[in-house]
Amino acid sequence: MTDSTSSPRVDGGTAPAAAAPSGQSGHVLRSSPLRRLLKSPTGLIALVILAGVVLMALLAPLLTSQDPNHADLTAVLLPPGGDHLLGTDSAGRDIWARLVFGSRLTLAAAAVAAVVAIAIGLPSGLVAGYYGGIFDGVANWSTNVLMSLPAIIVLLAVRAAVGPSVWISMVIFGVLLSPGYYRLTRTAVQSVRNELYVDAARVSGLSDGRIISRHVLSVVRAPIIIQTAIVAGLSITVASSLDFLGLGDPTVPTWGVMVSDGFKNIYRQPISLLWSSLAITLVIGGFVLLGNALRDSLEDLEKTKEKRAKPAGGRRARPVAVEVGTEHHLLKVTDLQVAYPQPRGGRKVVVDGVSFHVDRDEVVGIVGESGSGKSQTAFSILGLLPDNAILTRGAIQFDGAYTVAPGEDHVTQSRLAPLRGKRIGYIPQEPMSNLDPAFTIGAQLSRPMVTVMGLSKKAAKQRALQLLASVGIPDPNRTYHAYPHEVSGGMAQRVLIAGAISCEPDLIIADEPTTALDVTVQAEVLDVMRELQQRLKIGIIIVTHNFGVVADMCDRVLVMQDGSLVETGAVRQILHAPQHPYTRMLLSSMLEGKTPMTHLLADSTAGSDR
Ligand SMILES: Nc1ncnc2c1ncn2[C@@H]1O[C@H](COP(=O)(O)OP(=O)(O)OP(=O)(O)O)[C@@H](O)[C@H]1O
Repeated sequence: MTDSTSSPRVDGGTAPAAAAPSGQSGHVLRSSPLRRLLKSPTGLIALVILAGVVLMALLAPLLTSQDPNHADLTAVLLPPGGDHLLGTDSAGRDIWARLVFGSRLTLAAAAVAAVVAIAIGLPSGLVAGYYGGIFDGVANWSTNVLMSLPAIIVLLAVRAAVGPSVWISMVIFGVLLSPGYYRLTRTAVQSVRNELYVDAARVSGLSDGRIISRHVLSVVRAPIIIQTAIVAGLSITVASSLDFLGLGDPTVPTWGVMVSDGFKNIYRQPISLLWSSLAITLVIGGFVLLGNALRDSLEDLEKTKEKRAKPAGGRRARPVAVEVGTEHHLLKVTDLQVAYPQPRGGRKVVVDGVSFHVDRDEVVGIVGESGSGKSQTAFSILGLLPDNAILTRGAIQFDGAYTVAPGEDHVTQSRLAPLRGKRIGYIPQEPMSNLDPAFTIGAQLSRPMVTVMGLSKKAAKQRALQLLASVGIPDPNRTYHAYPHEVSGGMAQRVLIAGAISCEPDLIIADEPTTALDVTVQAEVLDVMRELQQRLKIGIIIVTHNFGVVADMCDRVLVMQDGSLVETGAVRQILHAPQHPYTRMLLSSMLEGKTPMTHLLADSTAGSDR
């Protein structure tokens, strides 16, 4: 693929041996986030502060026998001591009782603002970032409007309109804070939306909802937590500020009202200002520290909760009848044309009039130079073209039903979704970029089997271990528990081959499956693919620029140049007697200055007996 930016890890030549030492670290104990949090000094301090305040709020009636609203004008502004642990305020009310009961309202106000902001900002950011389109445009416009409103003026206006209700103020404040969550989420989602491992998850049959909750949400989790800590602190500041300005509900004991009262009497009884100010400072500091410590502890966290889900893909689209007499082909691409709109108008055609078919138990190679349209053809079949791609002509049918019917200008995802992962597997070019670094290989292998095949977690694990063994991984158990960075490039590619066959597909599309690998490992991976193909009798499309791979693996070959097919035929025929000058040029450039022509032809001759 032309747009790959990652740098895959390359084996040192002996994949199993190279992977063995690193694989051992797959058993390193991964501590829970709470344990990590407790180990970090800031996390511990934050937890102690916030747990103390939460306990104070919960146990308020047990911590004081005084009524926080009971005024005693004979005992105003008393210093700490006697019946009043922290003294009294200007109305003779017990400061300790007001502090304790005030913690309830203060925490609840922060929670309301944060929940409202998250409830609006997170889902809208996810949808806008993942799908884009009209929703993205409308949501952007709305957030811009919200962000342009001065929060404090809006809150003052609301207070004037509906009276001194801390709850309404906090709901409105939550709405005003939601653009922060929206933008954060949208940006994070956009950054991963086109990652290869998200494509790979799509290909393995996972629904959009599952991909978002599994792969995308995990990316926004840490920023959301930090943002929530800031929002909670900010909400307490704003709620207290409104109270301090005298705009709060005077009948309700809050820390802001207490600060206001203490401030008015700062010269008569300065210490009465201390307690509520200290409480507000401690809680805001606690939230900020907690956010930072949680972010650190979550960075490496593996999600352990796995839920069984209904089969991916949702509703199947109604099948459209294919041309009579072509139903027997496993895959048939007819006159496919793919184009992209250009910034200055017009369209750039990247695949032009491509027609071919693949039958069961057949390996078809697509060869051509970089940019000749091989990957675009493969992605059209998989339904993974970028949103701006247009199918300007043609049709694609799989097993007797159209995935792209004549006249349609895009892939209907509801037709492809039930096929991907289950009936059409995909082996990508960049093994490392197609594995999500946040999850173990085992989790990534078994999830599609649970989702697509409906296996239990136990059965999926069993099958994943068998599959890992079947693709030549020497210690399946260790690899199952390893993270992608703990295995070599060759091992990762075998893992992806195991993933591609895990749900017993009829067709596998392998996009340059060995390009990122060391030469020795290339041969091993091809051996694995050939053995699997012969055993499972599946159809395979191999996208490659390497005639060696074609000679080694394929029955038929399609040669592409500038988006068009220039020559097709049996491998032996094309290698022995290429007709088109471009094919001859490709063959000779590959063999220039080398002597393996005879090996290649001999191999292809042998291979053609298949
Ligand atoms: N999103 C896109 N927008 C516009 N043009 C694109 C886009 N993606 C690919 N192309 C163009 O389509 C053409 C074919 O690309 P494709 O990736 O299919 O080539 P390829 O033969 O697979 O090459 P490689 O072996 O380098 O991956 C290229 O000219 C490429 O620039």
